Amino acid sequence: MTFSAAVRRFSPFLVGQRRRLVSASLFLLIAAACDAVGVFVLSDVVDGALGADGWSAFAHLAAAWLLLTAVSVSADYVGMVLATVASEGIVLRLRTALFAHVQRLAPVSHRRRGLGDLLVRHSSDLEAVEHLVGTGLMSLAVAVANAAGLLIAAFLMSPVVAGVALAACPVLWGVSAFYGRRQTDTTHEERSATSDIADSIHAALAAHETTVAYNQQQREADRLARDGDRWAAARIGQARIEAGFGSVLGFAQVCVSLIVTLVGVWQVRHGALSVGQLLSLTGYLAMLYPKLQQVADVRLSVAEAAVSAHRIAELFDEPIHRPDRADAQPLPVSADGTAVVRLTEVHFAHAEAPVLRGVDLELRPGSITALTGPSGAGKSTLAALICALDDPDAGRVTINGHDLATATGRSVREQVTLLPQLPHIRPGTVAENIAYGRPDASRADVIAASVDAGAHQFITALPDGYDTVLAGDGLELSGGQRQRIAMARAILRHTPVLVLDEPTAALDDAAVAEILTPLRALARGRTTLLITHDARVTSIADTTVRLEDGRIRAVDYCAGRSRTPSALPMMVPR
Ligand SMILES: Nc1ncnc2c1ncn2[C@@H]1O[C@H](COP(=O)(O)OP(=O)(O)OP(=O)(O)O)[C@@H](O)[C@H]1O
Repeated sequence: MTFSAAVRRFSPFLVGQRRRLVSASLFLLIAAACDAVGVFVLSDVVDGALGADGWSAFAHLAAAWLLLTAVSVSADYVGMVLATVASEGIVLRLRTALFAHVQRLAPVSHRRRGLGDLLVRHSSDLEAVEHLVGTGLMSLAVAVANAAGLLIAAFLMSPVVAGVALAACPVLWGVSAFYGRRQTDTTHEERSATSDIADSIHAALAAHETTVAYNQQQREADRLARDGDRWAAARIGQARIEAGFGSVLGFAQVCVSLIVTLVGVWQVRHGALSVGQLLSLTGYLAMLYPKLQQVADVRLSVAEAAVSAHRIAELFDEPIHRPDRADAQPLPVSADGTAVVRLTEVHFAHAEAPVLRGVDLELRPGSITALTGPSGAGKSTLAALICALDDPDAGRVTINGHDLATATGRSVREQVTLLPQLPHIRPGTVAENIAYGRPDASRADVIAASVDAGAHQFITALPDGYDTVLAGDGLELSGGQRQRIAMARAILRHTPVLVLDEPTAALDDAAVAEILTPLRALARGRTTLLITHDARVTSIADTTVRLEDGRIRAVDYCAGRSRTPSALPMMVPR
């Protein structure tokens, strides 16, 4: 991505900070102007002190110089603070927008990129982009204006000496272009290695138990070391380029200073310049070169930041998953709070591989329908359609007759609760975890849901009860306990439709026995789809249907269930 393309793409994120950036630039320019005038005064200070009425002239000029310096450092302070506030504001805005977009991508696309890579893009890449379009650009403008001011002042003093100093500028620009191109390549490699390191650490630690159980710690360490080697090589490459560039600039500066001194001394000898002016000129040059170097350095940092800008733009360009249609409406809520879910001739393919090939199924309020079928039959895919996480390729999924494809995804999920296969525990207290789906729930609501989920007893036995802080994934709890916390979270949402995906998959007989009652409580009065392979849990279902070859193949109305006929689901098996 080129510099101008990056600026065009990301400049909207400067909104709200532009005024601050302009003010910061003005303050920094005031500081720079004071420095420039200060050097001018220096020439008079020296010439004054060497002149006839020596010390009184010196005192006045020295006071003026001190005043200028005080203004300069104050303006510099305000400018720097303003620039930092603006910079952090831009980073925050960019990160918020990027994260909001990433949250709307398909989960499979998160996994494909790797969570480590996403972390790096949300942190260092994002800061580099801010530098490119925000403070970096501002510093460039200030450095250019500053260098121009110094050059003008030097010209006023001695056009010949300033001309000599200026002659070096095109050379500097050419050298920085050469190093900038090389920097782009090494930065690509460095960014990609940084992402791989984060991914390796995440993958190894997320599956720590498996790593240890399979004795693969060394392999994980070797993988990280390989990524680390790549990163180190890329960083060394970058350091070589930066150091090489710095050395060339440093050498050039000494050469130009020597020539300038030669020309300056020659001018002093011929009376075209005073000693004070020569001192000031060398002072200007001492200030000018760091500024020119800063301008030239921007070529390098732009090259680096452009790589990051490309990586961020790549994420923003990824299409969001199941966007709401332009004419999407909120899904109406029925007066009695119940929901009839119906799938009619539903077809769905993942990456053009057909999974559902004409599913007909009706789920009625107050009934539990167990959905079984071989692994890979499409049970979770069907659940995703009911949660409006996907739309069918053909056919309709409706709730109380309203097509979910025409409803906003958010409003559908206000009426449907999914209890996923693996109960997800977030870092935070037990109460916060339970209230995750309804953050405004009172403590009494949380406790009531926990009682229904059969979780209250073990929670109150924890060191701090509901305020016990759980680490990410809740590994300090048993599988059954995690599952019951997830159930309490689902109960608390009070939605008319409930989709339970393999709620007993990882549980032993004792744990299954413990959660059957809470499961019944959870399903009470709701329209429930229970995806399971587990014969221990189908006993609580009113009906069991089997999904095979993309269709509902068999229906079994479970005997002995005390349901009214109207509560029983209707299927059209093929
Ligand atoms: N995001 C995806 N992209 C491509 N193919 C997918 C995706 N998700 C699922 N599939 C494929 O779709 C098919 C159905 O998957 P699904 O997870 O719905 O099956 P399932 O019946 O729930 O399986 P299990 O009982 O093992 O959980 C499988 O062949 C799976 O490989």
